[in-house]
Amino acid sequence: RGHEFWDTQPVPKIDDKIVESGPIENKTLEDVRKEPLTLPPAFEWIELDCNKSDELKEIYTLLYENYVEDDDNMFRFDYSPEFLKWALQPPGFLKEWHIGVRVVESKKLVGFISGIPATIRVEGKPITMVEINFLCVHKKLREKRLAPVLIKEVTRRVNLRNIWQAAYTAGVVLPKPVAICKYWHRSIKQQKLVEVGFSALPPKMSMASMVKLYRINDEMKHPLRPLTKEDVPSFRALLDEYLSKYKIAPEFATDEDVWHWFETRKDVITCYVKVDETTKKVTDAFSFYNLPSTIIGNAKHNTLKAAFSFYNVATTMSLTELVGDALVAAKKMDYDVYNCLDVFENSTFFKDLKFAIGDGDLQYYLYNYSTPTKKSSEIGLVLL
Ligand SMILES: COc1cccc(CC(=N)NC(=O)c2cccnc2OC2CCNCC2)c1
Repeated sequence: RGHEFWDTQPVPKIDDKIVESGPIENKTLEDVRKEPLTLPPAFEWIELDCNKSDELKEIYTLLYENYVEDDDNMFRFDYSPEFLKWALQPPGFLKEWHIGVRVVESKKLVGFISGIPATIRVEGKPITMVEINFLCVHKKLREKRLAPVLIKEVTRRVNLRNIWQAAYTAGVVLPKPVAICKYWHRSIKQQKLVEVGFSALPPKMSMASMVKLYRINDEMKHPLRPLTKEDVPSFRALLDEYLSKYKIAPEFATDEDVWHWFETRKDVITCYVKVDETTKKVTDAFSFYNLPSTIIGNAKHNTLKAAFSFYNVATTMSLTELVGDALVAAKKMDYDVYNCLDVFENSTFFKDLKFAIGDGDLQYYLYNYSTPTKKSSEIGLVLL
């Protein structure tokens, strides 16, 4: 089956050879449909208010039961309510971009899609975009063409705000990936990972020797500590300088943006920095976010505790030593595994830090913006 929906969208065709960068179509506000897309009669549009704990909980439950699973359907992402509030309410967020589909009769939430504002630099050019995430249709309503309607509706609402580009990721191949990334993981609780089927015990290796192989120190090599508000100005300068060398990367425009994304929030986001004693400036930083997964149908364990690498900058030490300290922090916080993509210069530490490759790809996409395909190592953007 072709891409019935995607072939109608301003995205490159899957086999396009792209040579220069720029918008694919240029529409104006007059071209944008003024009324919401038409849903099948049994359904209605709804805006979710993340400041209302019951509505936040509805998003949580829909994703908990129906969101992304691994290729073998052994794990399903379990984003927490407080994580979702953090992810959906950065500075400048709009509630109208937290879009749900309810059953008119029962009021049950059966679909969701979100957009948040972001400035993404593409080959050095800052573009006002939205990051699209958490597209989810209830398992019982799949194959009813609801996802294309959700995508069209969030596009319409974003266009009405005069924004014409978007960034998103997916585990599936659609027209047309701007980068195809591999994911890697580093075992922390090796025994549990084997018990739940996340890892396999190599033949002829005892569990004891495998546990020993993956042992992590209890103390960091460097004096890193949680980011404070006073660190933000120098951390923002360090981040923007570092990210500007990537072909696709966010621009954290204000200190408020940086504080939102990197203030340590328990069970959501962890950011540790090294500060130069004399200049009081941040010189190095690691960060990772908390994204557990439900373990589907395991007698002994219900949840896989996973840390996902976020943004890391090393200037007074190697990236390998920095991420090595991130592993120490993750171990201390009781994580089972540390995940990352082969973006940034991450592939330089996989071997030394004993990462193993995952069994899938994560594709990066831009909407209404064509640009030559990027290597993973040219990507400096991490979506939640
Ligand atoms: C182990 O539990 C899983 C539960 C659901 C899906 C997957 C495989 C997978 N699809 N992993 C990733 O997409 C992934 C692997 C490494 C780093 N970030 C990732 O995805 C992030 C970024 C995109 N949005 C989801 C979280 C694994």
